[in-house]
Amino acid sequence: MTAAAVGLSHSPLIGRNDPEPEVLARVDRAVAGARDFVRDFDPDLVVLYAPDHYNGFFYREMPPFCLATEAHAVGDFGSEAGPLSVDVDAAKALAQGVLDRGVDLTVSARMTVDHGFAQPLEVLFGGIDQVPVVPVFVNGVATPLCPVSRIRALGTAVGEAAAGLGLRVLFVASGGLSHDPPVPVLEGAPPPVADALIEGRPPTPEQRARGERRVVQAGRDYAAGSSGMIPINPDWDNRLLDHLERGELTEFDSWTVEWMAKEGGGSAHEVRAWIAAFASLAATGPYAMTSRFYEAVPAWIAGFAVATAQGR
Ligand SMILES: O=C(O)CCc1cccc(O)c1O
Ligand SMILES: [Fe+2]
Repeated sequence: MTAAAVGLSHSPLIGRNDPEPEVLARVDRAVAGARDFVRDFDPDLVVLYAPDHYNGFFYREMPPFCLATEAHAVGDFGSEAGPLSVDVDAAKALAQGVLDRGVDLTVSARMTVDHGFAQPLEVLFGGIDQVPVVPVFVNGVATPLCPVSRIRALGTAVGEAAAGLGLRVLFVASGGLSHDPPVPVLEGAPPPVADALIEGRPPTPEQRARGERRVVQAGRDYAAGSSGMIPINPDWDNRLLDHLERGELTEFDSWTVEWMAKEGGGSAHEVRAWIAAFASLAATGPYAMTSRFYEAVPAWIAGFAVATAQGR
């Protein structure tokens, strides 16, 4: 089988709260490189690992990860709304393959997703309905979180199952790396906030606009250094990328939730998507990282990374 992977940070603030033009130019070059890589690889199927930001998954029941056989994007922060072009047959085959390998996968027959899924599809493929995709939600914010070893097991099982499909499969990771955006936390939340996080009633347009303004302001504060948020941690981010580049994926098994949050902020757990995607690629055979870009972009509240990897 032929397989490849792309890791791509996302941020809802791209285009709304941009950094200096030189930073933007460097990021644009890296993203263009990933786009070329994807075009050259020409996948039959994309397996997309991404988190959610309380648009699709809530505490009424919060799985550690979930594979979709149908998915709809909400269109938050100006991202594309509507159905994703899910490859239903591939999704079902992967779900069964993962369960057969002893990983207790949750399956959604109608997943709601946000910019975490929509943005990489728009950036890499020009839209959310342009390529056959299997969306896999990986919880990256809502504690309690499972051990990272289980995310690696998920990625491995998906990769092994994908190898049986006889397709050119691209594993894409959306998110991370270190960042500490103002995502609400259930523990200690005032009752209306807790209720919203549990119930998941769709916000009114006014509520959504207010939440989005809050995140944009947080990006301005983060860039100005005037916030209580945990700073972006380039050393930690590059350590993660080093392990991914060297194929040292078992290293992540010792990364604890508490340590990751301390080093990389409350949303650093989004790197779980990266660990899953690279574990999937590794499960198909040896790989080489073919490009690697990193830049801390406080205006986007993102330790922003772009990496490509190719099975050998
Ligand atoms: O709360 C939200 O909907 C978005 C939060 C958010 C902000 C900046 C970078 C991110 O990666 C992120 O997830
Ligand atoms: Fe995110």
